[in-house]
Amino acid sequence: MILSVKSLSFRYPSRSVIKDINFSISKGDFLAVLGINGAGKSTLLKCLNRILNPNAGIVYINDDEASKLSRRELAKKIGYVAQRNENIRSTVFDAVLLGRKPYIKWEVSKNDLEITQEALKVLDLEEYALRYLNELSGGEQQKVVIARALAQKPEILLLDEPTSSLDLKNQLEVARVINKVAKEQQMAAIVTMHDLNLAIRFADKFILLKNGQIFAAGGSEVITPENIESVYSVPVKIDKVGDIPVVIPK
Ligand SMILES: Nc1ncnc2c1ncn2[C@@H]1O[C@H](COP(=O)(O)OP(=O)(O)OP(=O)(O)O)[C@@H](O)[C@H]1O
Repeated sequence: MILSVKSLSFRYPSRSVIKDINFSISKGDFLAVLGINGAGKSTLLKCLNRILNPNAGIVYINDDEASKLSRRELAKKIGYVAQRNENIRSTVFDAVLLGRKPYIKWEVSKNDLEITQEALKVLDLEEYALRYLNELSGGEQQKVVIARALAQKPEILLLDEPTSSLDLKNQLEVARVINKVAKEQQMAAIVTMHDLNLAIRFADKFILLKNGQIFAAGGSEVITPENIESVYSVPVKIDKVGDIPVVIPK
């Protein structure tokens, strides 16, 4: 197991948001975290990455307690893309190169430049390399921050709604890229998503979060009409189009 979460809880001063969460994932897994607005998905990711300090519980990365790693060590292990990202004044290339920061001691190495180039290629951003971030569309910027997280070469990739501002083609492309890098680079991806159909098509593990607790977790067997209705309060039917499962609200 690359990541294990034991009895994790978190509360904001006014309310308890994450309640006794337990799960583990392995290298190569693409875990989709699903649930309604406010279920606690973003808060969970932030607790894994220590942006927020859990009130209880332990996050293990391999056999190390995440809370005991230095920020730099943690950044080599976990890449994180927030739901909303600040827009820095830099070129796309420099923004992606920033992902190498935990590794750079004195100066940028040839390896750092090659990894940056490779991350741009994976997200089909090569022709954008010298453009300024603030001159890109929201969706293009979203791909840049994902490329930056890939350049970080983490063992675990946390993505908070990475497809939410993307058009149909880019949603598919990004979901496919996450699936591909998880498998090829043996990275574990934990991704919050609202699009159930995209999730069931590309993810292989699922957590259904309800009121900050795990309602169901596992492989595609947990994506049932009963579970979806319990979590989203919407009756659905699950059909197949060719080999592809599709969730259809009734
Ligand atoms: N800084 C904060 N202080 C107090 N409460 C907060 C804070 N941030 C989030 N919350 C509350 O915690 C709960 C969980 O929020 P979170 O952002 O984790 O949900 P989410 O499942 O990611 O939602 P969405 O799908 O809308 O992004 C919500 O009720 C939210 O109002």
